[in-house]
Amino acid sequence: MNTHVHADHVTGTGLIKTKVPGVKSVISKASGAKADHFVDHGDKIHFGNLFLEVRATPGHTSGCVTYVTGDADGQPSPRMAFTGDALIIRACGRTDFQGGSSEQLYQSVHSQIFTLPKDTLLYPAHDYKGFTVSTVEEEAAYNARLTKDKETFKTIMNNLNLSYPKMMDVAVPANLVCGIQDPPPKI
Ligand SMILES: N[C@@H](CCC(=O)N[C@@H](CSS)C(=O)NCC(=O)O)C(=O)O
Repeated sequence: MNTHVHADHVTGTGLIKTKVPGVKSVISKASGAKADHFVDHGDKIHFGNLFLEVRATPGHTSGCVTYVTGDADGQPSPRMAFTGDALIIRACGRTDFQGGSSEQLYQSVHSQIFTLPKDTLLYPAHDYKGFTVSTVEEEAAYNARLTKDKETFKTIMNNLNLSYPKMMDVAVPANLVCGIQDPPPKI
């Protein structure tokens, strides 16, 4: 299940599909990418006794989603949220290219992530400082960007001065798009 697609990533889904027959790739419809299965905000992906709820969290890209473990009986407690690049521990995804919007990202995190129960475990896609997991309570208190008011957040995001991602312009074969590679690569 992919949280988003970005030009500097070559998704691992294609490789997993070659190793585990029957695996289906998932991504949001809003991502514009190709996959076996497309999801929208509010959808639930069931597996075994569990499910993940899809929450649209655009802003890093317009198609970003966060996957949240369900709140029904039998679901793990505390809940877990896989935030992709929307929320990074003590930070967040950049908003300066490919459909990024700091205004949208602020709204996404505050309405879809910070409203989850405060003990919800947060697992982002990236970490640059050695962290692996946080909680809603910690990020709502200590996130260096997202605890600010919206205008301050936008100013911070406009002045990150991050370097251009190294892999951004690496050519990706046209037939490799979000886990659909036809024919499959030889491993
Ligand atoms: N130096 C890295 C790129 C780092 C980077 O831009 N990371 C992105 C997520 S991947 S698009 C990001 O949103 N970072 C936010 C931040 O505050 O660092 C490289 O060259 O690959």
